[in-house]
Amino acid sequence: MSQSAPPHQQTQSFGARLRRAMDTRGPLCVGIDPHASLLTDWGLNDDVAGLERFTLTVVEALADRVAVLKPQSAFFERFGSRGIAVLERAVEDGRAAGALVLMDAKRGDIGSTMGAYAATYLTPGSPLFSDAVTLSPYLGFGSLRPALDAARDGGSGVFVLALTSNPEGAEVQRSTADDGRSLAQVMLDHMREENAGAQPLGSVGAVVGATLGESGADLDINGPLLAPGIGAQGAAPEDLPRVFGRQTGNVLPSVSRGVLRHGPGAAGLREAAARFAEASRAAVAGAGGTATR
Ligand SMILES: O=c1ccn([C@@H]2O[C@H](COP(=O)(O)O)[C@@H](O)[C@H]2O)c(=O)[nH]1
Repeated sequence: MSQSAPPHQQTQSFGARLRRAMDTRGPLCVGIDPHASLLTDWGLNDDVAGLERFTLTVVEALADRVAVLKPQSAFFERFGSRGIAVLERAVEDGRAAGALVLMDAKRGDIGSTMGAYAATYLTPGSPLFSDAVTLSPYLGFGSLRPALDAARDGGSGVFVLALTSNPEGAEVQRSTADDGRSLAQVMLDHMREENAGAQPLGSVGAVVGATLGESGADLDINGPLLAPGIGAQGAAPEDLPRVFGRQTGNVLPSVSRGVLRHGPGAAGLREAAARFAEASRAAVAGAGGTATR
């Protein structure tokens, strides 16, 4: 007798769902970052109504075509509970229209508090339940255990900061551990262990900035590599092979302002996203296609 999955449970791992989404829709994550300046540029007020209009416009324009939407939680939190309500709607509508939703919240805390974050973002049935969430491992990778377990149990994923796109990140992430590895490499090695044996792709991803130039790190973690920094921060899809080398096929390039500045019309947003997706696909193909182990 076949058993059906319990309500809300994903039947496939996040890594498998992401692989399929990138292959069918193109390797692109579009960030939903409602900066006050963007609201103004779109002719909207910097208030909850403006936030809602901006967010729903992006979701309606893109959720049926891009692989991943990444709401940046900070821009919603600044409006308090009514901003969080808009965020909940973005997650629900985005997922319903077929996009995977990655919550960019960069949570990190002691393990017992991580349990609460896991309940918020990674436990099916929670109002902010997302396909994946960003996490900071710099309280120690082991402190992420409740989130790693919840992601595995719920069929969702996590993206763990390794080498971030901002220049300030290096003073922490490039510093060396007792055994000579960089802290970023220590974290990447933990991620590889978490993803061991996963097919076609693990569900524990790393955040590695597209702005870095040659990363100098071993990025072979058998998991997705979220690459922010394209567009407003100066990187381009053409830079990906130099940063990611043989792992370019597992890269999920991420663009926020580079797409959002083409609103408020749906056509402008769609054309910008399509251009980034096509350029990213070409960069992956030029680097040898999807990475396999
Ligand atoms: O290393 C990192 C990690 C996360 N981000 C986030 O991505 C977007 C980038 O927005 P752009 O407008 O495309 O610059 C933003 O939400 C950051 O918080 C990152 O930039 N770098």
